[in-house]
Amino acid sequence: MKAELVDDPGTGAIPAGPVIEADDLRVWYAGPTAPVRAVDGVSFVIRPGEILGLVGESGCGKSTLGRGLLGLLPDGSARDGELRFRGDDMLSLGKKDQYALRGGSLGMIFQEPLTRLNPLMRISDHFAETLRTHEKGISKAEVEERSLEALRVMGIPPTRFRAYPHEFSGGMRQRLMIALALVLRPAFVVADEPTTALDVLVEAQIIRILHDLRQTYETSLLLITHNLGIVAEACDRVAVMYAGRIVEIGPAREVFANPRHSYTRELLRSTISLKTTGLNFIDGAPPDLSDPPPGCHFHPRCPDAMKICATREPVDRELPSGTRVTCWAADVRDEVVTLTETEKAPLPKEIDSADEA
Ligand SMILES: Nc1ncnc2c1ncn2[C@@H]1O[C@H](COP(=O)(O)OP(=O)(O)OP(=O)(O)O)[C@@H](O)[C@H]1O
Repeated sequence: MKAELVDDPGTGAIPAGPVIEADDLRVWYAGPTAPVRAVDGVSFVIRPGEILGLVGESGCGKSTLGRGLLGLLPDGSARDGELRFRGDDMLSLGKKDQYALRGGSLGMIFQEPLTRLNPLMRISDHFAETLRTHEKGISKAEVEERSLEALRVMGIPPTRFRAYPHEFSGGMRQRLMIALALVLRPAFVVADEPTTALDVLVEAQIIRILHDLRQTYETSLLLITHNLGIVAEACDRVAVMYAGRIVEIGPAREVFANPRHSYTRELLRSTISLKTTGLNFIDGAPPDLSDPPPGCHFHPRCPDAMKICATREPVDRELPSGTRVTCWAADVRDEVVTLTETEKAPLPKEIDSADEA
């Protein structure tokens, strides 16, 4: 079913509903023995102008999900399930149509700007090439006007328009990359660890810029990061990913103040902050995604694991706050399930004995 349409004199009719809708979306890579199920059935929406943070340990599938949403996956990978952009089915689009959407309506901000900028091209030429590729017939005057506007929003003075990439600091280069992604006024952008290579002050500046973007461009953003502080500061909602699945998703403040999934709680505990007195970490490591554990994928590492967690997948549950959680222990805590004594018996810790062996 198509989303409701509203008039937009500039770009034609655009849907008023979510920008991105993923329903049981799966992405897998061909592995040596079995497929690597990097995204294993995730469902969520991103609304216009919204910033959704995506967090989780390394190897949980965050980058794969971000790239999968844009159709930027390597050969040997595949997508399944449902994915709609402004109401249109993305998974049925051919490669050519996907390419046409990318850059124009969909954008990506990468971690390493220097590898994406051509050292022999002036910044003005990068903008001209980007705009002319996606907006055929755009005039020279408009190229300049749009480029300078994007630079202004990123806090880069117009006097630097004709400079070369190496003449900029790391933070400025990252802002240039963002400007290049936004000059096309995309409806949706994936930013994959956009500040990892930067120092903390520059990082704070970039996050502020990303946070303010929606006022200027109404762009929706999926912000992938290891830094939970960034999410707390810049994101409206947060999705917590573990072993290819979204285990908790909800308003960022609510999830941080009152984490429901045991994994979210442990992830927050293992974060270093000014208030941290001891260093916590989660025992073990995320599973091999070509052979994840049955039931809840987190059960071998979960301090709250019960017998049922090892055999039956927990079911998604939506709370009145809008948070969605998939966790047997949370269901028991909230008294929304009644388990038998056997089902709720604590699970013996296999991981500890394996570690000690
Ligand atoms: N091109 C690929 N071919 C095969 N497997 C891959 C490929 N890219 C990623 N993977 C596997 O998919 C899983 C998820 O990787 P992904 O990079 O999406 O995780 P991530 O959460 O973004 O990690 P990080 O935070 O370290 O970037 C991992 O097991 C990884 O080894």
